[in-house]
Amino acid sequence: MINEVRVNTSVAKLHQEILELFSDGIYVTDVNGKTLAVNCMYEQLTGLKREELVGRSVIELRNEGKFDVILYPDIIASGKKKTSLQTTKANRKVLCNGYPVFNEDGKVVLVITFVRDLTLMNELKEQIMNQQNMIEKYREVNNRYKKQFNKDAAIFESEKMVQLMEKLKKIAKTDATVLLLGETGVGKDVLSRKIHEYSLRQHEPFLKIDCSAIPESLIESELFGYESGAFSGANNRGKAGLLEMADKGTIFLDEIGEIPLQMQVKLLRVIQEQEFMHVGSTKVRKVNVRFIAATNRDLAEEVRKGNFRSDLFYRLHVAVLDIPPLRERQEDIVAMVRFFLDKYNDKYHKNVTFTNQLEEALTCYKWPGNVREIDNFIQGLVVSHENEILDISDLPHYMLMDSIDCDKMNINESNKSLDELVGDYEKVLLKKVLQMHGSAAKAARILKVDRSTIFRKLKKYNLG
Ligand SMILES: Nc1ncnc2c1ncn2[C@@H]1O[C@H](COP(=O)(O)OP(=O)(O)OP(=O)(O)O)[C@@H](O)[C@H]1O
Repeated sequence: MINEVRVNTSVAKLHQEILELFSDGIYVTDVNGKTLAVNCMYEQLTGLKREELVGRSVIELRNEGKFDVILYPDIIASGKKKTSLQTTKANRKVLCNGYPVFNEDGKVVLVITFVRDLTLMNELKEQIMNQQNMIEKYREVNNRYKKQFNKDAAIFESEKMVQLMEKLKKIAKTDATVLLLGETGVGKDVLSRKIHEYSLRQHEPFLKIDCSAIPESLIESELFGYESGAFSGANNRGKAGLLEMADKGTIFLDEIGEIPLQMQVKLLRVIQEQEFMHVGSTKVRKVNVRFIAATNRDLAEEVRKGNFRSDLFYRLHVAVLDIPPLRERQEDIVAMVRFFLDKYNDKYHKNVTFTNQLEEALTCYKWPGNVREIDNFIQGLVVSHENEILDISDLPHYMLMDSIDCDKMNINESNKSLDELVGDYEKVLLKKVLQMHGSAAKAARILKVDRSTIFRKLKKYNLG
């Protein structure tokens, strides 16, 4: 007898432990509606204590107002699951799912009700929605940032630039002085920043000095700094120069070819010895700076002419990166046309597109101002057009002439005869000249033909 009680007690304990494993509240009644067990989660959800429930009839409990709805009579009667909403003492909404449990004869012997906190579920749902909103916002900001980042990104699609970038990365890791050569607008400034970015000094300052923009008389004091009273107009307390500000970092000397001869000696000393003196001082100061210089001048020629010191020239000529003009890297032109079109459409909320023929013409144009010119030109096209498809006839006259010269006008794929191709260009050219100058008479003068020729061609190409 004693053993049986022990067994029953431990079975009951086991049942209770199993009930505690559920994350829902659980309420168990027998076939007469007597409460057999509840778990802790049920107590938590409803604020009711096990002691006030177990052993008592659910009908009585309902009558006492412990809960407002009971499922058990319907479940016993139907033998089926029943769902209902209850409001608990603590004024929380709970969802109750009651299930019948059958014996071997198919009779209902128990009713188990799973209770879920709807308030909590709603709160969780709201939390999840808030989190989803935050994730969306984060994604949006991140995309915008990425787009912005990409907009500032540099394009190096051509084989020539890919190779140059490989070389740049290797040089960047050393502390060698770099000389960037190339026509105006090829990206010397952009590459100088890349060198700094790829170097071990990337977290230190990067300072650019445009030697052509600082008046000759100020270059020295700007670069080296000065002592108090060094010259009239100088700050009383003296001033640190850019060299000190860039200590441990990189200085980019743009347009180095413009630097006055007497400054070149002092510059050579800093580059070589990493030493300098404030203007008006004899105290030698140490500095740790990497120099990058750039010019679009032919420095060797400047040396020959006596405008540039040969010792500085050789000192700068350690690691040279010669950036080819855009016309020598057509893959970059295509990529840049698309890149800048995308950038400015985005910036001005437009949807300007280019026909293939226009893209090809842009690729053929020589771009004497290099990347700067392409950037400004595409920006101009986007701002001055609405959401249009632009064609070759939207090019200015000078570009049209340039692109007509080009040997890459899709001639292989067009299957057109020479006469047809010439006709195509003649038509475009006539249209453009007429658009620009307004009358057939002016067009005839500009194109150096008779007016009758212009009229005949207008008729031929249906341009009248
Ligand atoms: N590879 C590139 N991808 C995207 N934009 C570029 C690239 N190279 C240059 N640019 C852009 O073209 C413009 C001119 O570039 P940058 O100032 O670097 O040329 P530069 O050679 O230093 O010109 P300059 O000799 O006139 O000083 C800048 O707006 C720059 O952002």
